[in-house]
Amino acid sequence: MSAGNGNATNGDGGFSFPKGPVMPKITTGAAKRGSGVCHDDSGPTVNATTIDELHSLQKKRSAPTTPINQNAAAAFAAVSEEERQKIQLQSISASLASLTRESGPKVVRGDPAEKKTDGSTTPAYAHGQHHSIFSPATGAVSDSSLKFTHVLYNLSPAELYEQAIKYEKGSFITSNGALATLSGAKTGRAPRDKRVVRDATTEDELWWGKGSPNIEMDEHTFMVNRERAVDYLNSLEKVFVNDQYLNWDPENRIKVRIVSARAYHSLFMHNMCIRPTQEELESFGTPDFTIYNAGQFPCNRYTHYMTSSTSVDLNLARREMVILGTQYAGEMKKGLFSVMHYLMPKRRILSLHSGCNMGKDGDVALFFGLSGTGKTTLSTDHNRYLIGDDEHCWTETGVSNIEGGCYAKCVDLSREKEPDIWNAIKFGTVLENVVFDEHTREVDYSDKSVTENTRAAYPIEFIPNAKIPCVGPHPTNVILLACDAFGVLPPVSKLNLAQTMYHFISGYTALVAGTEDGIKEPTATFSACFGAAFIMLHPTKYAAMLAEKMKSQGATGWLVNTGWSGGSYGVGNRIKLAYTRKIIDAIHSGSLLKANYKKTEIFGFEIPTEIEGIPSEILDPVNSWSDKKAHKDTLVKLGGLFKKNFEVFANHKIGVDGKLTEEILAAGPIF
Ligand SMILES: Nc1ncnc2c1ncn2[C@@H]1O[C@H](COP(=O)(O)OP(=O)(O)O)[C@@H](O)[C@H]1O
Ligand SMILES: C=C(OP(=O)(O)O)C(=O)O
Ligand SMILES: [Ca+2]
Ligand SMILES: [Mn+2]
Repeated sequence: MSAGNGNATNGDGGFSFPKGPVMPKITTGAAKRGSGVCHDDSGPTVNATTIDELHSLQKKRSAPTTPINQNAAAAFAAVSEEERQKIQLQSISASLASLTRESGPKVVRGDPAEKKTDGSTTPAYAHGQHHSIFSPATGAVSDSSLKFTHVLYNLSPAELYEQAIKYEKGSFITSNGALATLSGAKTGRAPRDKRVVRDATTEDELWWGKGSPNIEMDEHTFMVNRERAVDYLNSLEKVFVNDQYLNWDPENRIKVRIVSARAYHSLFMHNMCIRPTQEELESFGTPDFTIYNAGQFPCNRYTHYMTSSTSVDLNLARREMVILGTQYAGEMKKGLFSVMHYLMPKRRILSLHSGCNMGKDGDVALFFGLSGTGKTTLSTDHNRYLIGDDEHCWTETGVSNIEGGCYAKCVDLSREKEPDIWNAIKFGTVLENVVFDEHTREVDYSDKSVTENTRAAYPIEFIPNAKIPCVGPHPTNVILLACDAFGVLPPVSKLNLAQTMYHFISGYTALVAGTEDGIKEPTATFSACFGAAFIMLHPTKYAAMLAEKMKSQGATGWLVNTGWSGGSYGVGNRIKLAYTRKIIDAIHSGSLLKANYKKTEIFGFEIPTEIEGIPSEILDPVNSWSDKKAHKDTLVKLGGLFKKNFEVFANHKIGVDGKLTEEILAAGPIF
């Protein structure tokens, strides 16, 4: 209490600083008790007689939440804590049950390494007494039915840190408090290894064939891979289970369960999905969707449809996903996003690969763009409320974030340019594949030794101006981001609706492949709806919904080039982030809408002649290129690439009479 606090004369236990230069006089507890005998000046002794007792004192168990009394959850109100845990275990056991064997491992709660108070490490179940044991089915005795699988259920970040650091190679605490991890051989998604079960329903509903991300697999092969993943997970001493939510719109919330082998994966999803409250968890029930993430355990290449040892398999009918042979955590996040791209349009809700933020006056902006174009960077804006950085839904009433966290790129991250993201990297954040000082554990964000795709995954509330709940009204501005390494797209263009649709369907960006051996040619990427890897239906389905929503809300479309200016990659430079932010500010404030515009050749963009805080000459790329002929040639070349890419969409009708299709086709480059 006040012992050791030199100015403790107030005697109320409150803390106060010693006044003046006088050194505080140390009063010991013993002296205060006035024993008068000076043989022991220590405090009271510890309330334990053994070291185990001492350790058990250290950990306090939080009281269970009071039973929920709402009508819907009335059945739960009567359920005891013990009963609740049993129901939870039964549900997890059902998730992990083998579909081909009568019996499987018994599922028990808790860490197998947890020391019991009697000093043993063998859990009480060895004597058949443990109340948490749940055996899915009885049958012929096999080694698998004699085994126990421990479930580490919805652990806290602190517990997951300990698990990762103790058991997972390459896990360290960095000086900012984040958990640094390695994702192994894969440091990005593997879209070529993604498979979707083609059955009677999905055959008609989904987009298959050229350009589609949906590479088919049959139901049986899915079950083979599912069993492989489940068997692998059950063969482990322990698995991690996360029960969480997707979508902040309460009417369209989805319950997801993620079963994984690594604490890294569990913490990643803890951060990225919406975290249930203790009460919500108690009545969680059966998940709507389950991921089996076997991580490093490969698929069997003799299995039909497998072309590598990595397989990410989606079965919409079973509402399950299986991950084999990759530990890249982004597969889970983006896999669930694919599921939302299927489920939401069925409810006439548009799913969007976009960032989203809101101004003080309630004006909402969407930021579409492929990886690396600036969705996360630009939606994280100190002057606006962050709704989300990557995945959203647009309903009849407004927008909602699908996720509960952000996944920011860390390459060359700086405190000055991106202060909010910098500060979000702290205790609880997962830092993937970054390099740090061996001793100080200070992260070097410029070091790309492991990969260029270094990442930070943090809960959205780590951003100070996050809008919780992450929902907002209808968007005012729809900003399409392209990182144009050719350097011919203007820094900003105002688009009419048909142009917005043309560029949304095109989904263009041009990143530079590699930087090691000097200059590399930029390569154009076209990815329909700025996220072809995740859409499940034909792009025109999403485009038609976007057109309808933008039209009825009177939203304005913009195309912002966050890429090169003054020449292509190698000659020009990437547009300063500070300039792009000024452009975005002018869009948000409404001032850009009132600017003077001129029309560009070939693409027919409306470009502003002036924006406050930006050198006017960069607004029209032709001015910033010293070689005018090279500029024209590059512009024509890019226009040609757009035209060629769009050919496949020319026969698809959008709108009731297909009139919009004509308009959209006419909104592309003309030369
Ligand atoms: N002018 C610019 N506008 C946006 N981002 C820029 C700009 N210049 C450099 N960058 C960098 O480009 C990257 C954009 O990535 P990010 O925001 O994560 O994209 P996304 O979320 O769309 O995948 C960040 O590392 C950011 O610092
Ligand atoms: C995580 C991803 O998203 P982004 O790069 O758009 O942030 C991804 O595409 O794997
Ligand atoms: Ca993305
Ligand atoms: Mn992002």
